[in-house]
Amino acid sequence: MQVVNNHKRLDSSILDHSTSCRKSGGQRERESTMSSIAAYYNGKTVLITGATGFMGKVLMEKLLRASPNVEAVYILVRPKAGQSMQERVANMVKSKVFDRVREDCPNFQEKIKPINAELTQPNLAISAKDSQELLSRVNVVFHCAATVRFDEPLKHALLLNVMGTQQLLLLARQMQKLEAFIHISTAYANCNRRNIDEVIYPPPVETKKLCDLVEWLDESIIQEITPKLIGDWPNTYTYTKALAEYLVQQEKEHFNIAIIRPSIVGASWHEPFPGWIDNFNGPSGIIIAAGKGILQTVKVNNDAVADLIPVDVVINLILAAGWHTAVHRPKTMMVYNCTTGGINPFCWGDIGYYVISTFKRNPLEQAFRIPRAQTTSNHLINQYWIAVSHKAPAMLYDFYLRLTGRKPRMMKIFNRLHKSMMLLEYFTCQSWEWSSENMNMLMAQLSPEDRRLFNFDVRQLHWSEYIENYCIGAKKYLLNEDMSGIPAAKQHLRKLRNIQYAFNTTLLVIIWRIFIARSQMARNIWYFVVSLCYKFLSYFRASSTIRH
Ligand SMILES: CCCCCCCC/C=C\CCCCCCCC(=O)SCCNC(=O)CCNC(=O)[C@H](O)C(C)(C)COP(=O)(O)OP(=O)(O)OC[C@H]1O[C@@H](n2cnc3c(N)ncnc32)[C@H](O)[C@@H]1OP(=O)(O)O
Ligand SMILES: NC(=O)C1=CN([C@@H]2O[C@H](COP(=O)(O)OP(=O)(O)OC[C@H]3O[C@@H](n4cnc5c(N)ncnc54)[C@H](OP(=O)(O)O)[C@@H]3O)[C@@H](O)[C@H]2O)C=CC1
Repeated sequence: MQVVNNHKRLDSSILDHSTSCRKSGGQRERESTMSSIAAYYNGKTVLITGATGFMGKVLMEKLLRASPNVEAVYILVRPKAGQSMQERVANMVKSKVFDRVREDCPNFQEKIKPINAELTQPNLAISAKDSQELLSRVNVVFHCAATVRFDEPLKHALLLNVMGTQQLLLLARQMQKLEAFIHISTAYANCNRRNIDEVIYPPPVETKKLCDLVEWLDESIIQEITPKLIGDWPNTYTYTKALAEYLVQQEKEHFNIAIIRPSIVGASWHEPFPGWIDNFNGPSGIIIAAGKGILQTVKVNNDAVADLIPVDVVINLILAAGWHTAVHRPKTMMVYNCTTGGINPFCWGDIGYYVISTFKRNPLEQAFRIPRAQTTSNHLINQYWIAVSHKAPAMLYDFYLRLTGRKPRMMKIFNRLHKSMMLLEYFTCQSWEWSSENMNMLMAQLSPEDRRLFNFDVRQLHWSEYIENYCIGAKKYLLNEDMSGIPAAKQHLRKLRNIQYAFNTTLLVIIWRIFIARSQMARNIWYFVVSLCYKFLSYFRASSTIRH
């Protein structure tokens, strides 16, 4: 991987690159000249935070594929899990998500300039030299980095989502060639309201005061007062994203800003591959747990809108908004609610149905039970099903593991699953209404070619097809299962079905035997049924003897 400061190599890599893209010459040139958005990014220097994350990778891939002559893509990366920044980026560019751009432009990675950074540190822990380079070159900033965990301690969520954003804004203020700053927020930043417009709402507290407070307060005290502080926000994630939006807005006089608010970002619709996904966040972990037959009941309001949005739709809107902000310089700061519910609604109950039907046709390998999902918003009914179809089988299976000398693990998996489901149910048991005028307005301003290359028109989305690709994508890209293993997986499901029939029959017989032993009424019913059967048999035997 190239190092950031190597200007000479950077310049020569641009030259090499433009001649090395395969979808080369004619076709790509034509596409980028006809597309104003693609043409805009050619020759620009872009900075992306959170580029190693789910959305960051898709953003980087699309940018490098649509605008192969982009001058450079700086990415802020921290060392992690024993890997240096360089090692992480080298591994990342080899991953499947970059297959298409790799095919089109084999040297695409030369455009990527990683910068060592830690967003929770003063000045983002960027060296003076790197900082200077960014200040003098960057034209567009895409700020994706955040902690998206719902159980993040408030102090850390504030440090990263709020103070990290503040530090980045400070840096952006000094960028000499900055044309647009695009901040990625979430549609749920204001989930304490039912109707959410494309405006910034006043923050619940003065951000600076809160940050000062948590700086000196003891961690355990912060933990204790967190529910009081976050008030009617469901978690520290949405709360800190709301605070960050307000901070970003404060900078609107200094440079051109837009805020994108995606709802629940799911697998891709088309790009880079239908169904591409690389993490267990949002519905993905739940969908896999259902496919594996682990999750059999889930608390959702069947009729509530499931505001899922494919990741490539979000990325196309982000790139279009970057272009629009830089070129058209709207007078007011634009906020784009990037949602589907108001345009092409789809409900949680339908998702459950399509997920199960897809996994019955394309089963996951080594399922625990046959995929089935009981969806209810009733707490008691859900608790009943949790006891019957989660905890009881888990205990039985753990007992079987113990008997065969293995370590029990099923109950542990279920406890984790229940914890996740509890944190997610706030979002699956209610509906919100987001206005999406700005998204529609932006779409109307695009040329036909831009609308095709950077499609974010969710009216064209067929949910059943999308959910099917999502499930298959989760199987292929998340679990690395081969489609050729489907016949064996189906065979496994048949085996599970037979085990289940045998188990249910045995259970019924045992329960009935206990009943007969203990209740006179059960005995009477049993004798009545047996004598009725005997009479029927005798009658049929007699009538068949007469006929012959
Ligand atoms: C029939 C089906 C019907 C469908 C029903 C659908 C249900 C709907 C579900 C959801 C919708 C609502 C969503 C609203 C979203 C709002 C929008 C946004 O703006 S935010 C962005 C979203 N952010 C999150 O989604 C963070 C949520 N996640 C968390 O906060 C944490 O993950 C949490 C607290 C839920 C669990 O934390 P832990 O500590 O127990 O587990 P951990 O750290 O996540 O995972 C540990 C390891 O296990 C893997 N893992 C997780 N789930 C797995 C699974 N199912 N199978 C295999 N591995 C899994 C992970 O990849 C991780 O691996 P490694 O350490 O990174 O190597
Ligand atoms: N996914 C979703 O459903 C939705 C996401 N969003 C928003 O989109 C954005 C991207 O989300 P998504 O891609 O899903 O999130 P991911 O968790 O996949 O990625 C987060 C990124 O932020 C980086 N990051 C985290 N902490 C730091 C740090 N201290 N210093 C530097 N970088 C850091 C991560 O780097 P590293 O690899 O080193 O951890 C990673 O690249 C976020 O702002 C999120 O709020 C909004 C709505 C829905």
